[in-house]
Amino acid sequence: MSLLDVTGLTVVTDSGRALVSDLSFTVEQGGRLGLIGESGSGKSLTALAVMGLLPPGLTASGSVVLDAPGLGRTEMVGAAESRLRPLRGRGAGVVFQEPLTALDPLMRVGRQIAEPLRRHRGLRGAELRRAVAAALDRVQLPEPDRIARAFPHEISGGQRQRVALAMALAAEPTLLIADEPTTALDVTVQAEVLGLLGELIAEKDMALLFVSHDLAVVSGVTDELVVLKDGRAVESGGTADLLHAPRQPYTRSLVESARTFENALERITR
Ligand SMILES: Nc1ncnc2c1ncn2[C@@H]1O[C@H](COP(=O)(O)OP(=O)(O)OP(=O)(O)O)[C@@H](O)[C@H]1O
Repeated sequence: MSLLDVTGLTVVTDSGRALVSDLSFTVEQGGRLGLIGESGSGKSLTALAVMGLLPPGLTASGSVVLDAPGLGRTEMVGAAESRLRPLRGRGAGVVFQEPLTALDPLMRVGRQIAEPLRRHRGLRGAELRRAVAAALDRVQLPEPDRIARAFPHEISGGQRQRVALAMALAAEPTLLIADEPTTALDVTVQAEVLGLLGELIAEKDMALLFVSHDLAVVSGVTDELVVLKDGRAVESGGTADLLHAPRQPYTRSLVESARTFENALERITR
């Protein structure tokens, strides 16, 4: 049984327009899958549907089964909020492109990281304080004491994304869903955060669903890819195979533009 089994996932608007159509994929325990496609192809909606977090006005059908060890097997499509809530964080955690969406602007960073540690791992008092320090340390934040006392606007964008990652990881999710987690960061910081993400995933044997328009980014952290176009999967397979021998013209064009970008980068940095 797979950790995440998505079968025939379809997302439609109230007016009947399909934004994701008949999408199927699986993520195994500890597996790393990339959902790739250009802007508007339905990647974010797929990630939201997997968490049961679609905005009002959109409806999912098909099946999304999350089978997280210790939490039971859950059909996420159509499940009641009360069934989904305990799964969010521990079953599946999310990191979004803009860390400010995950962070409360009025709460110090340390308290925000303490929240999932308290809720999901039942930590209190000195043990909780130590776990907050350890969580900040794990995402390699300098001066963890200062960062813990800071408000989100008092730290840099890269630091905020590390904090958001620390929060998602604090609940020790079986599956981490990362939606363009490094897109808002400059290239060097992007590479650092990606490297860190890869290490932490491997260390905890977490599964990863990585959503991005950027093939160069996704290929470094995933073993398998699903290529989305206009809400449909047009190609899927092993990351290395797809990069070296893309079958569909659309995938070929994504590979081409990733190569052009890499070459341009090389010329700049050489
Ligand atoms: N709440 C909504 N109501 C109606 N249409 C929506 C809604 N949210 C998204 N869409 C549309 O659904 C399509 C897929 O959106 P989605 O955000 O999943 O794309 P994406 O591949 O993640 O793109 P990006 O990389 O730009 O975030 C887009 O055409 C978008 O305009």
